[in-house]
Amino acid sequence: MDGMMIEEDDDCPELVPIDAASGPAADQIPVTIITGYLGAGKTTLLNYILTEQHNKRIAVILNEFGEGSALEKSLAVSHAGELYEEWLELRNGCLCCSVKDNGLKAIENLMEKKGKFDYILLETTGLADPGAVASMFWVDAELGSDIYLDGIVTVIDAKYGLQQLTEEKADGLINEAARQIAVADLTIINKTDLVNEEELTQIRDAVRSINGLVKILETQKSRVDLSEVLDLHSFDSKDGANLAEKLQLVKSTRPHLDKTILTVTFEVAGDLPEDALNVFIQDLLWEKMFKNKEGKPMTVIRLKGIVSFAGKAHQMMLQGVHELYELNETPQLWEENRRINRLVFIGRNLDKDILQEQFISAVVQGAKKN
Ligand SMILES: Nc1nc2c(ncn2[C@@H]2O[C@H](COP(=O)(O)OP(=O)(O)OP(=O)(O)O)[C@@H](O)[C@H]2O)c(=O)[nH]1
Repeated sequence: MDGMMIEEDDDCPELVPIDAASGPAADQIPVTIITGYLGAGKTTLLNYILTEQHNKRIAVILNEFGEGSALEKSLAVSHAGELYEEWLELRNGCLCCSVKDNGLKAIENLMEKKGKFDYILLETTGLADPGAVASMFWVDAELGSDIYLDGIVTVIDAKYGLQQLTEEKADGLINEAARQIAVADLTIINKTDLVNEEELTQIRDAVRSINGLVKILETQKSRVDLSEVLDLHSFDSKDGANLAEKLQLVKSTRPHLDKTILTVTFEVAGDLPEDALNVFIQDLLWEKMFKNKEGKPMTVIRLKGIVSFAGKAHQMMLQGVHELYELNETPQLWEENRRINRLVFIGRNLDKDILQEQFISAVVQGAKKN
């Protein structure tokens, strides 16, 4: 079955199976989530985008948690004790709004201005779990037809990033800075002016050890080439061919600073039975059934893969954030006799050997038994 799988839960909003089309519909607007630890440079990045000339009509939703810039403050209008959202049109064609909550309401409100913008950037608070925000786009039936999630961008402080990543958390609690890197499609290591080459290498290695898939940019004052940040198509299968190539280059990582979050990848040749694959993923994501050598449950934050199903000429793309995942057909065809399934898991307490063994016995061999 193509489309989204989600754990049944009373708290869930109305669910719709996501269409298994290879890419978003032409009139859907991409949304990029901008996240990053407190003070990393998210607002600087968004202000830069809002004031640069780039011929793009971008709607930016600023999160006003934290100190906030002058621009942010000027936008937050208090109205009878409540904050009401006001969209401002800026000189370079951008729209801007400042919000207190997770921004979903602002997006709904923004949709009334459809036609005035082509892209949405949503900043989350420094302590938010961007995966949770991303998941909301996946399951919100109403928004799902208007917008699609293009990617998650995490801004990292070159100077304090390492310290933030190594902050000890009480047992069982996840390091937020590490989680934001784990879930990212792109990381921007910002404030490179404040570190030397050696420190920069350390933070780069730390990022890479958590997320073996993520692209890394390095900036001062969050000055990026917009084309490297927008239109990543991280969650749809439009770039299926790209993903297959990219996954080939990913390597499993070793525990580095945050000992609990890392990347595990492996490949298995041949066709996979779809049902067994679904059961395996659900056991992993929902039931947290697999444990590492210390008996700690493996928790996946991000999941990506290219898999092969019997009788399907096209490659299938597997995507997951936290407990949500989807399997979609890509436009990419398998070459004759060269069907290689590649899976990448980013998460906590992952043990490559155990995960691979479980995968082979449940999905590959399990199928042969039936
Ligand atoms: N030296 C230096 N300072 C920077 C750079 N980029 C941003 N800053 C400064 O760092 C501070 C924090 O930047 P913000 O963009 O507000 O960070 P943020 O991630 O939005 O912060 P919160 O909203 O509090 O989560 C500001 O004073 C910026 O001027 C940089 O590349 N180098």
